[in-house]
Amino acid sequence: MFKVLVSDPISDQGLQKLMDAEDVILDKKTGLSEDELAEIIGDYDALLVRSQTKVTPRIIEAAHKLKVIGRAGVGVDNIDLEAATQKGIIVINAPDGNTIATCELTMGMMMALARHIPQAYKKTITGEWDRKSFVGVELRSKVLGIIGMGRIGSEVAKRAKAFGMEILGYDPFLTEDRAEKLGVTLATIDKICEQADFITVHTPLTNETRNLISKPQFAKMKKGVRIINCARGGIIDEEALLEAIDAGIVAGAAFDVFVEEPPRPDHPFLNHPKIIVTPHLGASTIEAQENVATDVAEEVLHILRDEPFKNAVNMPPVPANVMAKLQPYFLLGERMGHFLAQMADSAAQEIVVSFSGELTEVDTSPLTRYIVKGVLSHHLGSDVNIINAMHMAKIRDVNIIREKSTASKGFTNLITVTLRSNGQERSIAGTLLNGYGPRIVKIDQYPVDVAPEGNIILVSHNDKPGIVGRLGSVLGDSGTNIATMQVGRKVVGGPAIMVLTVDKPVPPETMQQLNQLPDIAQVKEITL
Ligand SMILES: NC(=O)C1=CN([C@@H]2O[C@H](COP(=O)(O)OP(=O)(O)OC[C@H]3O[C@@H](n4cnc5c(N)ncnc54)[C@H](O)[C@@H]3O)[C@@H](O)[C@H]2O)C=CC1
Ligand SMILES: O=C(O)CCC(=O)C(=O)O
Repeated sequence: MFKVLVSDPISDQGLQKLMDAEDVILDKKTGLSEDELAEIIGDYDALLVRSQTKVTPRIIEAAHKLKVIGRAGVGVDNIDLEAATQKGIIVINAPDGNTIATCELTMGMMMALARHIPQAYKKTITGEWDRKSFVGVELRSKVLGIIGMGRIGSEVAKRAKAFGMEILGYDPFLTEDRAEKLGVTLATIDKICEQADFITVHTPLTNETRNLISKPQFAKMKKGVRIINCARGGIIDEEALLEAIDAGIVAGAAFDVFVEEPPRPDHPFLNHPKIIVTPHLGASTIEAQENVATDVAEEVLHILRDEPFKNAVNMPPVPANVMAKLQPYFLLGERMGHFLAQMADSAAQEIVVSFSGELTEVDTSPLTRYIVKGVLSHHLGSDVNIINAMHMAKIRDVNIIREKSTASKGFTNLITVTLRSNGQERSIAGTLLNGYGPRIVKIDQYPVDVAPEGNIILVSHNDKPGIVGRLGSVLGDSGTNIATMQVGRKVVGGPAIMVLTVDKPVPPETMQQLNQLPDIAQVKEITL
């Protein structure tokens, strides 16, 4: 049974799949302090959060079983990604489900700012009929600067076009082509500051975007500009904004997000006549909450059940077409790594992974993770997974070399893995045979054909008559049944290998006996 903890309010309808799953026990415990969460997190396989729960290094440290943290939303700045990655915990988000909700709040903020709706409402309900103080501006023909043209920024651009606005967009990934399709003029932040009547930010909060709009940017802005932040507190410098309002540069601002949430009661934005505030409501629509909860619940189930998943934040994204090509090789890659680690006499210092045939057509780094995981898991067990495999290798000074090779040896695809340690070098090659599945086709320099599964005995010996018989009788005496056997050699009478598959693990004393047989250099048991 998998134990899943939901520690923030997340839509029940969205969580239905998890609640219905027979292999899941779902606990909802919201409003926990860090101490309380640290105390119970060790029992859980998955944690689902919105933005309130802060998943700190301390929580991650205490999360002994945790396999996945699911964020029902986009921003993952409440989760310590580095700590999660190092611990091998997958962090996923639900990037698409709240785009429209946040975009629509942004449009609402823009209109509220242009027409002073919240301020006018506040006065009108006191019984005062004040029309003079609330003369607004139209959006039509105004210049809107959008910083961050991802999902939300692009949707804002489409809607602002419908209002007759002229749009300037800045995003390091915004191409001329896409800008043209969206009806947006590519601009720098400086140009946006100089020309825009409204500026809205839609970037994540990163070291680069913290205080992206600060004193120097406000100093360049047009008098009367209006500022919107429905992205993250801290992208717009709060103090610099107040100064720009006082200096008469900024006519109004609308903030859904704050550096500290909730803001302290004496935060200068609260009750400021020119600042509209909402309590981080961007994603708070029924539709968005259902969308993000459904998306994240499905993904968490996939991860718990070891099924393919997407939207991992702490793994580089893999395009669907590349994933489709690589996925069938994951099991082969991991088993090859595990096979090789058991062949070697000591832990790996260098792993060279070489791909040939059709595998050279795609980026094989995701497959490399599986191979490295396979190698390292021999010594590190379940502490290593595809999320932290490269990190685990790095902190142990294991050098990973990935290369393409033109020598596919007649196979449509071929993976060769070489492991170097303490002056020893061992290698295997594997392929995926149509209709037969994964196969090891070469061990060191010897051609073989072995399915990488079950119990395998690898014998290095001298090619002499009688060896097979002696080995067979020791195994027979111990009640070990040989399922398949292959012998490989380069020259008659020279060094050779034997690969046997057996029906069950070989008792340790039998392994000892095998290793003492004449003309046998080494017998290793490989369990996959
Ligand atoms: N108020 C709320 O409730 C919500 C807030 N958000 C916030 O909105 C942000 C954007 O969400 P999406 O559009 O879905 O994300 P996205 O990932 O689709 O778009 C973000 C864009 O920002 C761009 N960017 C990154 N650094 C930049 C920089 N220095 N200058 C300009 N552009 C930069 C990226 O290239 C990307 O295109 C999220 O990161 C999240 O923090 C998201 C949903 C709800
Ligand atoms: O969960 C929420 O309501 C916050 C949404 C948000 O900020 C995000 O998805 O990045």
